[in-house]
Amino acid sequence: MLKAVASTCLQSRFHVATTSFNPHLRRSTESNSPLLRVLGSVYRPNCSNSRSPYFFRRFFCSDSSEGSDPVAESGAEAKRIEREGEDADSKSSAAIVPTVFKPEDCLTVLALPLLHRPLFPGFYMPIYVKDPKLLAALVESRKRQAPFAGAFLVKEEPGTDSRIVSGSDAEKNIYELKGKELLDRLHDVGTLAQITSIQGDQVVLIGHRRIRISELVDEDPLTVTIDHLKEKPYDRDDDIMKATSFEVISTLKEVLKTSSLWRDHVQTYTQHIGDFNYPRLADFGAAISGANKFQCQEVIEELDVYKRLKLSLELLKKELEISKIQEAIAKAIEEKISGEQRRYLLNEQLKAIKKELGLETDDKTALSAKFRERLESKKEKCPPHVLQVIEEELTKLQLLEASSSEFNVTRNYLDWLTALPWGIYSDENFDVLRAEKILDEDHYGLTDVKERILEFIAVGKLRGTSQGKIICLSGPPGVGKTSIGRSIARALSRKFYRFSVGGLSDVAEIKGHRRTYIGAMPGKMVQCLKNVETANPLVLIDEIDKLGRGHAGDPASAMLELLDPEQNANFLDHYLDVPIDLSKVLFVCTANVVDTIPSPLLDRMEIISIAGYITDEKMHIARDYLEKSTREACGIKPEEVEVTDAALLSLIENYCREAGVRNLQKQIEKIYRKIALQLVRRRAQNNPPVTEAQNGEPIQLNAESHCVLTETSTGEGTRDGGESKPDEIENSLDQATTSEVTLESENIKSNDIETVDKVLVDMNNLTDFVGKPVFHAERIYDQTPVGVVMGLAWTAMGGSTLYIETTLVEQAEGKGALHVTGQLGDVMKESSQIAHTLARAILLEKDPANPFFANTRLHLHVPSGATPKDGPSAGCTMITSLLSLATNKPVRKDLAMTGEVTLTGKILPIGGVKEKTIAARRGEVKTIIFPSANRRDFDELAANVKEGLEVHFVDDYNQIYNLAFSDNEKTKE
Ligand SMILES: Nc1ncnc2c1ncn2[C@@H]1O[C@H](COP(=O)(O)OP(=O)(O)OP(=O)(O)O)[C@@H](O)[C@H]1O
Repeated sequence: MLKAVASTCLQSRFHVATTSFNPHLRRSTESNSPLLRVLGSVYRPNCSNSRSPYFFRRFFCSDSSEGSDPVAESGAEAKRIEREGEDADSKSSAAIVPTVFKPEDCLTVLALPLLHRPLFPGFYMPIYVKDPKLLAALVESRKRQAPFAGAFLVKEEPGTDSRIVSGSDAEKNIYELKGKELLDRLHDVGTLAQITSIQGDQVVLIGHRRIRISELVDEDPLTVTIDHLKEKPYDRDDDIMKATSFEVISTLKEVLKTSSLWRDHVQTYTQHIGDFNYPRLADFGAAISGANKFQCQEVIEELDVYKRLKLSLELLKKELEISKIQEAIAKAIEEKISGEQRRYLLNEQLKAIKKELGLETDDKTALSAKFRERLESKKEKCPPHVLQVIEEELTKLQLLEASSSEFNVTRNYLDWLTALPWGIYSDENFDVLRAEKILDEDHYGLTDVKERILEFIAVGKLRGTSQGKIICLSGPPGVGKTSIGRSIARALSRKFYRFSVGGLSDVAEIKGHRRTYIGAMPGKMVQCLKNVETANPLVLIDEIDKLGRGHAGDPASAMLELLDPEQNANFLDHYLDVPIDLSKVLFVCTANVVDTIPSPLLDRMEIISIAGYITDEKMHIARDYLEKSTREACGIKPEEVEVTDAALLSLIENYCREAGVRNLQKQIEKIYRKIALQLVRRRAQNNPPVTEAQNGEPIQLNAESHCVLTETSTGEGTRDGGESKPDEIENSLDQATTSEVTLESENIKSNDIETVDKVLVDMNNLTDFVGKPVFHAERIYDQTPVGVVMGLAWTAMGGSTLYIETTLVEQAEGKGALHVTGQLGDVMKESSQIAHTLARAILLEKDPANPFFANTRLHLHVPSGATPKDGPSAGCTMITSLLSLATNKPVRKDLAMTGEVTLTGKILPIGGVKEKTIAARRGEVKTIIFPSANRRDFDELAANVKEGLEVHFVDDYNQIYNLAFSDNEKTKE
């Protein structure tokens, strides 16, 4: 395994080694690593073509007969090797005249100890000669034109294991040995090596033929006589030999396949596959294998060619295994590296994308480019003063340090500045008919509101442009103020943006913070423009009546600057610090009461009040709008449900009596949710075990179910399995309260039946869906008793009826007084005082002998004591109540009144005529008394609101007195 890893490492460095000679690599060529050893063998110092196939040609192309010596066969080539070596070191050493040399003449040679590996014939090997004497002798022998030496592998030091690399100084030790001692440490069989070059202590050898030491000649340097060895004779056509050699070749190929290092060489080899000789093939195989030095020595010593081939094959097979492991290791490492590389690449891409998007905080150029690009489309329409600011800020951005806080401030500022829709307007649609259609589509009734919107559109059409206006929709909750705002935007094809200012007390919310603050933001209006991307949206400002008092500045004044058409053409947001033109924005405000809207604001608004809906209107809204939208939201089909008129009416009158329809919407949603559950349950129960009907009798379910199962299929045959029983079906429809299921055809197959479940909501089961009606104390008395009169009040929630009750506490001679309760406000308390005084005066006038008020202590109470009440409009009701008690006459049945009264008995106008009228209708009042000044308000009411009401308009209290008590001859006993 260690070998495989080392091999992988070296292979990856191969290209470096072959293109430029690396001194470190040179040093390590005698290492134990096989590839390096082989590398060493092909290395030719100072020769640019170090990977020349020359060596292989010599090796495999020889046509020499068995046992022939490649050097002897090719003396010319040997000369060339020598010449190349000489050329190489000609600069450093004296030129050597090449001569033809016969190795067989070489019988006495210097013995070179090889520490790491034997030298194979035909292979190069650089070695380092540390013994100066030996080196000098080698140089000398070259000069004597006998550049040969014997290369012998050093034997293992006794008691050591060559496989363990311990960093021992074996090399040093071997050069310390001399003569016989050294000879004993050398293997007998070695290689006749030609010295091709000597550079310093580096000697490059090329192996020629096998030799054996016969005698010691000289001790220092070690010189020996040698015998030239020849391979044993072999049969070149022997099948076994052939087969073995082919196996060596194919193994070699396999090994080389996995090793790119040797791929070129194997090509050279295969080109000459027919010309090899067996001994050389065996040597080649062993030489390139990763075998250790002793295994290699075994191959060197083997003179039987077949045995040598077998040995070589063994070593190659081992090498193949190592190659496979090497490949696996390489692959694993490659995968790891490629994974890391992938991550690196992705990171780089991410950086590039961030840069492109300008998200890279430190990339100023990208940021500037982003801002400029954003501005490009708006440049022509953008006001020059804004362009100038943007340019200045862009220049500033370039100068700032990316990590500084000011850089971030500038960047955010530019982000806002460039994101606003400078001069971009959506095309307005002034088509009145289309607008009318849209308004009608979305809302029932609200005729005056719609009319006003259409007027606005018409003016816009004639002028060609619509001036920014402030419309204020006021009315109780749930009357559709917000939703009509949305419809107006749709009708005008303007973008819609809504924000609520209820409870808003910080001016910065409207006008933005100064840029210098940390986390500074522009105001709501700038946020709106960025959001809608047009400069003429419809902005709905909700709950303007609930604008906060303000702890930092006055929000009302800020709103004024925002809304006032005179000022908002140059609205200045603190954050943006450049004037914005808001004159094209259409502002629609909503409020529950107009009284609390700051008067400068109110003054600039066009108030459109939505009073609330009467039962009839609610019926329409519920049927045509709320039911429809809720049904769709619940995924229920129209044919699956039926809510009867009576049920709807009951829902409106007994559950949702308030002015708006939000509660009605909630109740309808509640009903539909329950219906959805019933339908789903029923399907789940009906579907798998289908109720059987085999006997052909019509099944009548008259239990509590409200479900109507309608046959829509007339399949034939009988239902599978079992007989139908009416009570079984009843059980399956346990949620229902009445039902009728009629299976008309005999023998109906269950699979062919498609039943449509229909849930019926009527008066009988309404409580199952919405519970018991909420108790409403609106009509406490059927016939009002003496001292009790019904008044009409107006609240933010709409109009309502209220009773004024007066009772006698005690008779106290000359100590007539009035005590009031019912959480009355100051105005109402004063009203009661006025009423007491005036009632006394009227009684005195009508019945001078009656000292009732002078001698009686009275208590006046307004029920719903928990609800605070105020306002002057109950004045006339209070007088009537007091006079009723004083005269002991109940007022006329089904009468309600409202009106402020002065001390002289004059009746002053009141507000909320529509709301009060609607409330009176809800309270089943037949006769209403209003101040004369309110006649116009009443006349303007829709016919359906006024329908069936007897209304009297009065200027003076006497008129009320006559109306209230005229019909009642009957006095209380
Ligand atoms: N005339 C109408 N026709 C159809 N739907 C209506 C009508 N009036 C109100 N609605 C519906 O009643 C619901 C409540 O309306 P919306 O939220 O607009 O009330 P609001 O007046 O803005 O209430 P608040 O003052 O509480 O904000 C909406 O779903 C709206 O569509």
